Amino acid sequence: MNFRDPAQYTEDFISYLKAKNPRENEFHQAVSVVVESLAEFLVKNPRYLQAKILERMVEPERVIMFRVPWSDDLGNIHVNRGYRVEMNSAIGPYKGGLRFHPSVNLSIFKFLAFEQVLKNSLTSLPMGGGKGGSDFDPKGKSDNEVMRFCQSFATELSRHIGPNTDIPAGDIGVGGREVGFMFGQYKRLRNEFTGVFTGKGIEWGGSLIRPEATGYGTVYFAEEMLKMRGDSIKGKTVAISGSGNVAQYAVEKVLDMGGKPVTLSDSNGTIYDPEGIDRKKLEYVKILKNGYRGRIKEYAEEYNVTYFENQRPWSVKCDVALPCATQNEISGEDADTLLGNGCFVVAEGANMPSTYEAKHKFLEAGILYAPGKAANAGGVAVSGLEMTQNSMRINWTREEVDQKLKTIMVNIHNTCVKYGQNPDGSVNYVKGANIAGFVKVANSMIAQGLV
Ligand SMILES: NC(=O)C1=CN([C@@H]2O[C@H](COP(=O)(O)OP(=O)(O)OC[C@H]3O[C@@H](n4cnc5c(N)ncnc54)[C@H](O)[C@@H]3O)[C@@H](O)[C@H]2O)C=CC1
Ligand SMILES: O=C(O)CCC(=O)C(=O)O
Repeated sequence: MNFRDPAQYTEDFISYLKAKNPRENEFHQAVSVVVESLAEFLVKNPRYLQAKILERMVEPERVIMFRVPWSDDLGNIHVNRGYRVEMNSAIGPYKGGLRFHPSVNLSIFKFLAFEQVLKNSLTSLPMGGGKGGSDFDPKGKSDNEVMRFCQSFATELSRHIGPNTDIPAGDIGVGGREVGFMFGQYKRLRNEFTGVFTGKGIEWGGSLIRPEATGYGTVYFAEEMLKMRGDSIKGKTVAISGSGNVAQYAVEKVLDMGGKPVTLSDSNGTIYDPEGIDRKKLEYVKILKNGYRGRIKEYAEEYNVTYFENQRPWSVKCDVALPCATQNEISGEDADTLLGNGCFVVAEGANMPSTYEAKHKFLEAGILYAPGKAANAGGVAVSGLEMTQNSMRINWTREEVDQKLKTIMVNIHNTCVKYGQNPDGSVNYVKGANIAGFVKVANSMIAQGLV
């Protein structure tokens, strides 16, 4: 590998990564963006290169894959695959969500776990990074089926996790219901009541504001970026994708701040409500999605607005875009459309929602563009606060947690500015987040010897 020329080093490292991890496209994408941001910094700080920190960071400390057998309500037997990628524990126990979705594979969990390491470092809380889940699809399953699956999944997972080892939480397809079933099974097997999962129910060890934290935090981050330009969310038209946990609370916070959210989506299509999704309509979405688990199309029928079948929200005119659904949901073409329509703020509520091409288009256009590891770090940050409350056996109030969340998001923003500010005063938040997240983990790894 060429340790003198950043461009050549980047190319060499990506070739090395691809040769070692063939066909893991999402993982290659996530690492490539990080290496591109870091290369110049690494060449100027060769101790990280000599210690092979990046080579170590892209190799998970441990990957656990396991069988998850369960039976449906008719007694038919199903077999799913479970995963937990324990990526890096240099600055704390592994921490990160579980995703239940039929599309998952090892590449997706490795990209998510790699991003989680840097994200958790940015929060300034003592959390390492991990991610996991299963190809189980909760859609269309009864509560009892979901419970049996979660119990089977947690039975194996419980051997590998613990409040000081690895603390899972929710992600796509895993919310309060699933965390409850898994926590219950863990407690039964281990005979201990500990803060092993976060996103727990409020009556049994959960933190106030955890459900809201990712969506709220994303909007707080967007507001901080706008503040740098003497502007705010107030009066802005906001396109939001997804309609799950992150999207719902992003809508709520945009409303609190005087913006107008106009879209929501799911894997079948997008609703466009030019009048704005107000609080009453948001309540409808929460019942639709969290209660009887329907499709977003029903919103269009309820409120007589446009529904774009099999389309994403990015063709709608907006000032601010908050992608809050899933990875690679903004293509290069979508980025062109957004930019062409005057969108000048993109804050990623989801993990890696912009493709490699889209990301570069946003960076080249010089808009306010916040990568997921910075903008959506509020969720895991409040998970960290839930762990603290569990350890201390106390509960903070809603206001206390929200204030801490806001402070963490402002600090992450300022850290990105510190490491990502260009000579002309503009900020490359991708570079800032990647360097800042990396430095703390890398220094800790060096201090801990060859681990
Ligand atoms: N829940 C959390 O605290 C955090 C979540 N995230 C990320 O935010 C994103 C959304 O997660 P949640 O809201 O928690 O999940 P969720 O399960 O509550 O909602 C996911 C939403 O994305 C949509 N979606 C899923 N796959 C899709 C696809 N292939 N095409 C279009 N839409 C799709 C679903 O219809 C749903 O509306 C994910 O990228 C997740 O990794 C990031 C940080 C924390
Ligand atoms: O709260 C957590 O531990 C997980 C959050 C998460 O999965 C994420 O930040 O992507």
